[in-house]
Formats: sequence, structure tokens, C-alpha cells
Amino acid sequence: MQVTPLHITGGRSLSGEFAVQPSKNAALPIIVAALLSREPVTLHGIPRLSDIYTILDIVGHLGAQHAWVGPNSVTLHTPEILNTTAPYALVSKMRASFIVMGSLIARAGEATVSMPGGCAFGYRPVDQHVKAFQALGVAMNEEGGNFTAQRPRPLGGSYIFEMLTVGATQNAILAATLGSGQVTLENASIDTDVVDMINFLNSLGADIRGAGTNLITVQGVGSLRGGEYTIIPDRIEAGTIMLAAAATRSNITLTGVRPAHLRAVSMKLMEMGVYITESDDIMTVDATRAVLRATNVTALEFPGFPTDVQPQMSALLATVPGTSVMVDKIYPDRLTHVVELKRMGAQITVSEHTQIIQGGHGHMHGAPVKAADIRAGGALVVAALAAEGETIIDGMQYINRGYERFAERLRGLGAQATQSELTLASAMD
Ligand SMILES: CC(=O)N[C@H]1[C@@H](OP(=O)(O)OP(=O)(O)OC[C@H]2O[C@@H](n3ccc(=O)[nH]c3=O)[C@H](O)[C@@H]2O)O[C@H](CO)[C@@H](O)[C@@H]1O
Ligand SMILES: C=C(OP(=O)(O)O)C(=O)O
Repeated sequence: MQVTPLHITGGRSLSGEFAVQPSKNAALPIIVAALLSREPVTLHGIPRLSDIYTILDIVGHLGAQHAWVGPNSVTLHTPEILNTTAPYALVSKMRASFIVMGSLIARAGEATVSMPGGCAFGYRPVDQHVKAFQALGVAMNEEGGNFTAQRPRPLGGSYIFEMLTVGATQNAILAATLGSGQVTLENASIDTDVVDMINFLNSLGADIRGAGTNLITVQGVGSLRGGEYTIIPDRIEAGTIMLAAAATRSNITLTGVRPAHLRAVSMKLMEMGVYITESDDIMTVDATRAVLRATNVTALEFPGFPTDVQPQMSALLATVPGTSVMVDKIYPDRLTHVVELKRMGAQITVSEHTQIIQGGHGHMHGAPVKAADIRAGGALVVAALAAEGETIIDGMQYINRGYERFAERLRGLGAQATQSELTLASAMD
């Protein structure tokens, strides 16, 4: 899919309100979780992103009838599972697609799913998904990059995850939700996207306890009813805009946001000298009054600093005088933004998976650059907004995976950002 580049002329202060989109990474598993009900389910707060169109294609292939019933609302209805195979052509586009396995195991007792794709920032194994299914009684087989699952009996038993994983926790919960067995998951992820999926399933009659703790128990139920659910705001998009506000030394108010989901980003920005005020679902980020200080950041599991905001943070740190150090403990090789930021004048060296950033105000200048994945794209946007002159960002198909109508919404903050909306819209059809 080819889309036109984004042109940003930076070095200008931004201001105003930014309405945060609903969460992509919460919406994707919830759309997959809707496969567990035979009744119609209406989901509100679905962002209009290419990843969402992809997951709708995937659940449609498996038997879900779906329709947009509002600007950000989708109805899904899956009276029967028509297909238990999710082929490579569909699941290669993003990692979240692998969790269709859990829903298929629960609804149909069998599944064949290809090794997932997604952003290419290093080794992204699925061994925890497979080991959890096996521990709960599912027979797993892998051949030629395809995983096959067979459920001979209702799931039961326990699994202790070897690390905190969002996707494997979700997959195991989905597989265990229907049936008569009880499943215990230890060292489970407490990520907001896991909690939102559990809240959704419980709203349809599932019996899942321990959301937001490392110990989750799932008592299988015979069936789920239909219902309506509203997805949480996108903390990654919000984090990107907070960092853009700091990088451009601006004052921006984010609306429709959950400040509690962004504590790690807020705390880091405040440590650097940015003023942040919060009330209910509003956050104001004011970087107009302070001289920002360099800092060290480690990306960790929630509630730690998110890996999905790590590249954007590197872009901000490149604008802050002094030496900053960045380490990503979730994806140590999530570094595709570095070479592109260097084209814009950033001084970053990488040693043993650690970014050492020699920042400076006025270091950054516009340049032609290319996004190789979603958040590297987010980082280039943050850098371009701060840099003097014009940056032309290629690879918009990645940015469009994660940020809805980004150019138009950035213009609402006073940014000089242009992209052919016509091409973008047709690329998403
Ligand atoms: C903990 C974390 O921050 N997860 C992020 C991760 O989710 P994503 O679903 O990609 O990754 P997981 O949360 O599942 O994995 C966390 C860590 O565990 C490892 N792992 C995972 C599964 C497995 O079977 N084996 C294994 O070794 C991964 O390589 C990674 O180092 O990227 C997503 C997209 O960028 C983010 O939205 C998630 O918030
Ligand atoms: C990397 C992302 O998605 P995926 O896991 O599908 O690559 C993301 O949302 O930042």
C-alpha cells in the first residue's frame, strides 16, 4: 500500500486542544474477543486505522459479520465460526492478530494460525502463547510457520508466564473464557489493554477475576451474551502528543485521556522540567516555561515507561541539552528511528542496545526520512515538529497503522503538516 509522504515544516510552537483517539492496542484484542459471543456486540471507541480494518478482515474471514454503525462504532455478530484457519496473508500485517487463536480454541475447539507479523524491531517470539495453551490442555503443533491447536477437553489448570506478556495473557484468557474448566494464570500482564479486554468480556457475562493484578482466574462459562462496550483512550497516541508538546516547547491540552495510564510518561516529563496538570480526562502539558533537562529512560512493562513511546522519547531527548540514555527492556532492538533521526541532526550512538543521546536545542533540522514502523514514524513526527525547516516523512503506511488522520489533527494544533488526505482515505478502503 503506497501513500504519499507527510511534509512537516517545524520549529514552530504548537497550542490548543488535541482529542485523543480511542486505543488501537485495546481495540484490536477486544474485536477478537467479540468472536466469543454468538450475539451481536457493539463496540464504541474504535479508531479508524488501517490495523482496525485488517483485524475486521480477519474476524470477517472467521465468520464475524461486521458493520460500522457510527464514526467510531462497529457492530460484530458471529452466530457461527465459519473458518478456523487464519492464513499468513491476513495475520502477517500485525502481531495482535495471533490472539485469534484463543478465540478460535474457545469457540471452535481448533485453530490454525500463522506466525504473526507486525513491526520488525527484532525477535518477537510466541513461545509463551504456545506454552500457556499446552499447560491448559491444548494440543499444539507447529509446521512451516503455522501453529495448529486442538482442544480435546475443556481448558483447565494453571500457567506461570516466564515474563510479563500482554499478548500471551490475552490469548490464554480468551481460550479459557468458554467451557466448564477453571484456569489460573500467574505472572500475568497488568497492562491496560489486558484489563480493558477483561472488563469487556465480564460485561458480556464472562467470569474472569484479578484484572490488573498478576494473578488472573478464569472460570469458564457456557456462553456470552451480546452487549455494548466503549474502549479506553489511546495512551500511546497521548504519549506521542505529550512528547511533541515538550519537543516544540509548547502548551497543549489533551482531552479524552486517562492520566492514570500515562503516569510513567508524565513523571519523566516533569522530572525534565515540563509542567503537567491533570483533571479527570484532561491533561495539560506546558513546556513553555522551563529549560528542559536531559534524563535517562528505561522502557518496561506497564506501569513502566511504554516501549511504544520509546522512539518518540528519543526524538524529544535529541532536542534537550545534555546527555540522555535510553534502554528498551521489552524490545532492545527497537531502534529503526535512530538512523533517521540522525539524518535530521540528532546525535545518537548505540552501544549494546543502549542509545546515548547528546541532545541540544537547535540541533535538529528538516530532512527527507523514512518510517520503518509505527512508533519510529511517531518519533519522526515529533522530531519534525521540533526541527527547523521541512521534513518529508516517507513510510506513512506505518504511521497510518497507529495514528488516525494525523496530519489533519496536528494542523489543529497549529502544525504545518500536509499529506494528501484523498490518497490516505482511498488507501484505507
Ligand atoms: C509488555 C509490553 O510492553 N508489551 C508491548 C508489546 O506487546 P507484544 O504483544 O508485542 O509483546 P508482549 O507484551 O507479548 O511481550 C513482552 C515481552 O515478552 C516477550 N515474549 C512475548 C511473548 C512470547 O510468547 N514470548 C516472549 O518472549 C516479547 O519478545 C517481549 O520482549 O508491544 C506492543 C506493540 O508495540 C505494545 O502495545 C505492548 O504494550
Ligand atoms: C508495534 C506495534 O504494533 P505491532 O505489535 O502489531 O507491531 C505498535 O502498536 O506500536
